[in-house]
Parts: sequence; C-alpha cells; structure tokens
Amino acid sequence: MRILISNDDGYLAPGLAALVKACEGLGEIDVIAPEQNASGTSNSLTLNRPLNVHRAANGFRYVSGTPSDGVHLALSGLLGYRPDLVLSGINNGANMGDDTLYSGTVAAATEGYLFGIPSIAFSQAEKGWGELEAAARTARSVVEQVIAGGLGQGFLLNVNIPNRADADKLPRKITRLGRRHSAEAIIEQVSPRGEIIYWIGPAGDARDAGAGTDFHATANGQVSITPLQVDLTEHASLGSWAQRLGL
Ligand SMILES: Nc1nc2c(ncn2[C@@H]2O[C@H](COP(=O)(O)O)[C@@H](O)[C@H]2O)c(=O)[nH]1
Repeated sequence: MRILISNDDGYLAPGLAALVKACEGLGEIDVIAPEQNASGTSNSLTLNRPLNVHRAANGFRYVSGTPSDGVHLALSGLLGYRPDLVLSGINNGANMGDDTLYSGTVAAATEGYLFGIPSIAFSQAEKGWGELEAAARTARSVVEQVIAGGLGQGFLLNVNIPNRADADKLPRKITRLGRRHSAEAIIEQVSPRGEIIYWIGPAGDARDAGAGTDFHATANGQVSITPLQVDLTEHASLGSWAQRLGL
C-alpha cells in the first residue's frame, strides 16, 4: 500500500502531522503540502509561474503553491509511482455543504480522484485542533474500514469529524452535503497606510442541515462521510434548457 498525504493548512500544520502519524504502518507514506496556508484555494492550479518543491527535515515535501498543485505534481511525475490512496487533512475546521467547493483540503483529495485514485478528505468540525488525536484515530479507522471494503475504482469521500475525545467511538453516517446561507458581510478596515482593505466575512450558518446532511450528522455526535462527485452538470434541467432555447 502506497499512500500520498496532503492538506491545505500547510506542511507545518498539526492536522497534517497527526494524520501522517496515525496512518503509520498502513503502508509507504509520501507527503506533499503547501508551503503556506492555502485555505479556500479550491482546485486552483498555478499556471503563471514555476513551482518550487523542497523537503523539510521530517521528509515532508512542501510546494510553493496550492494543495492541487502539490498533488498534481506528485501524480504527474514527481513521485515516480502511482499511489494506491490519496488522503488530505486533517483540516482546521469543517468542510461541509458549500465549503467543499472552496476547500483546499477537499481539492487535494479531488486531484487524486481526478487521477482515478481512491481519495479521502478529513476535516474537524470545529476550528482550533481540539481533540485532534481522537480525530486522527478516527481518520485511521475510516481508512482501515475503506481498505477492508476494497479500494476498487477511484472514489472521493469527504469526512467531517466532531471535535470530541471519543470521536473514534462515534457512529459513522453516510451523508449528503447540506447548504449554508450566503457568507456574512465583508469586514472593512483601514490599513496602516490609510488604504481601505477588506476581509471575507465568516461562512454563513447552515441553511439545509436536516437529517441526512453532513451538518446534521456532526451536530448529533456522528462522523459524517459524504461521497462526492465532480460532474457539475445539472442533468435534471438538460431537457428544459433544450426546450427553452428551441434546441
Ligand atoms: N466565507 C468564509 N468561509 C470560510 C471561512 N472559514 C472557513 N470557510 C469555509 O470553510 C472552508 C475551509 O476549508 P479549507 O479546506 O479551505 O480550509 C473554506 O474553504 C471556506 O469555504 C470564513 O472565515 N469565511
């Protein structure tokens, strides 16, 4: 078993170290992660400048780009082999509902999926790394469960873990993505140089958090496991658009 592990919080993030440590013994592990925090960078690739890749003292590679850059480089030549599994995380905070479209953590796993490799993204439901070791034990247990069931064809799973000391004992729930309300208002400030500057506001609260969603599962003491796909086609409206446009 060969496993590639990445993240979006950066190669020095506690969540990455915890995931790598928890997966020790499952197989040969390679790590590539962004040099800087790349939260919110989604599936962006860096095409307008070259990328640097260096090795940290602990053997982790770090890339001067996005999570997708790192996994893309790894799988298209840098590693020199095809891993059996791609893991990403453990993210500092949730990736539920709409988050998954912006998420660098999910994007790193999605890059593996786009190369046809079974891939799993792991996030803690709350920011701050509370009960991280329990989340890491949970992540390893989920990976073992997935391996035991047969890796088969490529798949993409998005796992959100409650920040609880007993997270690895919590029931697991296959869920669908919920939805958030629109993000909160921007934060406007004046820089020390007198310029108006803006911060993106906080994520919106959950709007669709009903039974069966990732929000509902993590709020009710369950580990949420959501299978994702990348086909953005709105298949249900194909016919109506053809009709609307007389095609
Ligand atoms: N509008 C905002 N969205 C936020 C904020 N903090 C997090 N988020 C969302 O969550 C994901 C985190 O995932 P990551 O893997 O990228 O770290 C992020 O992408 C956003 O969608 C926030 O302060 N405001």
